[in-house]
Amino acid sequence: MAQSRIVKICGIKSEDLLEAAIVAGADMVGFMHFQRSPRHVSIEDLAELISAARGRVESCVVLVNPDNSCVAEVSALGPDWIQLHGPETPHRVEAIRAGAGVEIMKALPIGAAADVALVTDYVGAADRILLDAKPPKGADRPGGLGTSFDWSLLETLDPSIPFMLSGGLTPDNVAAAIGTVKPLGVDVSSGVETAPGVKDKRLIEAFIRNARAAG
Ligand SMILES: O=C(O)c1ccccc1NCC(=O)[C@H](O)[C@H](O)COP(=O)(O)O
Repeated sequence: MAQSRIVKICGIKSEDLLEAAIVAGADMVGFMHFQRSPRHVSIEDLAELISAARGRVESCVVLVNPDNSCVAEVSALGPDWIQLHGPETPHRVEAIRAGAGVEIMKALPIGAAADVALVTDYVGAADRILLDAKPPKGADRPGGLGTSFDWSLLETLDPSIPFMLSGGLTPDNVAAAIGTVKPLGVDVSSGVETAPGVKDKRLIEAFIRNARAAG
């Protein structure tokens, strides 16, 4: 039987919203640990959230170019995944994966055909690839900006590479994204918020419902 599409709700900050995502049927939730993010959660809160998620939904801690001590501190909390959302090289991703003892998702920014060509370098270094919109020059963070990229760029991607799609997804466009790109899964943050960092239960429900309906 074909695996159903993975739906990840990223940037959850509270147990209340974690519960809402689980009840709505999320497969994966993301917790940001990056000071400049409006979704940043402290190590103490990460510990609570990861423990509340355990066995109910896969948890993923998003880090940006972390040093070894940060990786060790986060992996000790026992998330299912660490997502690397910075300029980590394939070699650095491999090193983090070898030391962390948890699965590694590598986010890669897509803005042009040349970015798509780089994806292959990360296959084998990470357990999963997440393709996100390339942030505009001067952006203060590398993700969670609510901007999408031209999905047709992915037509040149090796079709044997499984990947999750993110960047500007919303309840209104997720079905079209799935139909066009046919990703392994979809990931959303801004599209289920009413303001940066403020998640909305009804938008989470609508996103998951529409993603499931798209097949
Ligand atoms: O969400 C953030 O603030 C963030 C900051 C720095 C690095 C990554 C970040 N988010 C990671 C994600 O996985 C987001 O879900 C992904 O970038 C898509 O975001 P959006 O376009 O807002 O749906």
